[in-house]
Amino acid sequence: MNALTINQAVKTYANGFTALKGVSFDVQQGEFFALLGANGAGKTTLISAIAGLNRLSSGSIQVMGYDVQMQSTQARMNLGLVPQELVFDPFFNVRQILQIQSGYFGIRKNNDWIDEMLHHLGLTDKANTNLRNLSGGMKRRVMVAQALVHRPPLIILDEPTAGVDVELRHSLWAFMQTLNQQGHTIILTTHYLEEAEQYCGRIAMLKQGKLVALDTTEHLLNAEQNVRIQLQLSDKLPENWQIYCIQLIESNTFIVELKDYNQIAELLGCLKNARIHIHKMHILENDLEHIFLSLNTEQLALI
Ligand SMILES: Nc1ncnc2c1ncn2[C@@H]1O[C@H](COP(=O)(O)OP(=O)(O)OP(=O)(O)O)[C@@H](O)[C@H]1O
Repeated sequence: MNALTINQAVKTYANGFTALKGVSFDVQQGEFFALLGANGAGKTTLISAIAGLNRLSSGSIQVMGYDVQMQSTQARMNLGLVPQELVFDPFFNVRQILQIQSGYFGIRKNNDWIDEMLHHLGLTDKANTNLRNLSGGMKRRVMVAQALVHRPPLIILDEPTAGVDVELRHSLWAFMQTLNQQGHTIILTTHYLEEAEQYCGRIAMLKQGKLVALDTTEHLLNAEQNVRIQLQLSDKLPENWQIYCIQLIESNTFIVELKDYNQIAELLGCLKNARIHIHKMHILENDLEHIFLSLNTEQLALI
């Protein structure tokens, strides 16, 4: 059984705008998975549909085998969602909020797990503090704990590290890794591509409501054959090489994109013949940001 199955998800809002145009993918149990996309790509729309907060126009979604529309209670019990925006109740302290949330899921004695979560999220000394007296970053930690009170097998974090300090980012990822090792499936959206690169085994990219890439992080990073080199020269690039220049950093410093590593020898030979001196040169590693940008600028489809 998959942790998540999305089958031809289409969502047209009341104003006629179609935010999801037939998205399908599965996430296996135990995966650490990233859903990426530029602003407006449809990530939040998809996550809301997974959580049963909005209804798809067509298609279906299952969480741990339960259909989010037909078996909404079971699907909800199996899902922990950390939403993007901060929503909090100013009348309770941290422990009370978590106890109330446990009650929604029918769990009466949850203090051991609550203490463990508070510890992992660096909130132990805030347990008795009222929510309204916590900083934004602290409130976000409470929201993470709230989403996890029922130890859901599938955990979805929508932009969990947006606007949070480095310390929380580290403790949050360490906690998510621990949960993942214990068998929880983790799906996240993030604008920090290096986080997806570092933690996620597989990545889906959405663009204007469509899936444009779905692969292991390793494959995505290796799929790109082009080689980017940053050069600082004593003069301008010879004319016949200027088509390879993709970015001008300053007058004689730029990035060229070559077809493969063998082309480097050709370039070096040409520079030598033209008596152009190389001050600095380094090969740029492929990273998700580069792939993400090329997917979002060109009509490059990997699948
Ligand atoms: N209630 C709504 N009615 C009409 N259009 C909407 C509604 N909610 C979202 N949209 C549109 O659907 C598209 C996808 O929005 P969505 O919030 O899912 O994107 P996103 O990928 O989560 O973006 P972000 O990274 O900015 O959160 C956007 O063009 C948005 O304007």
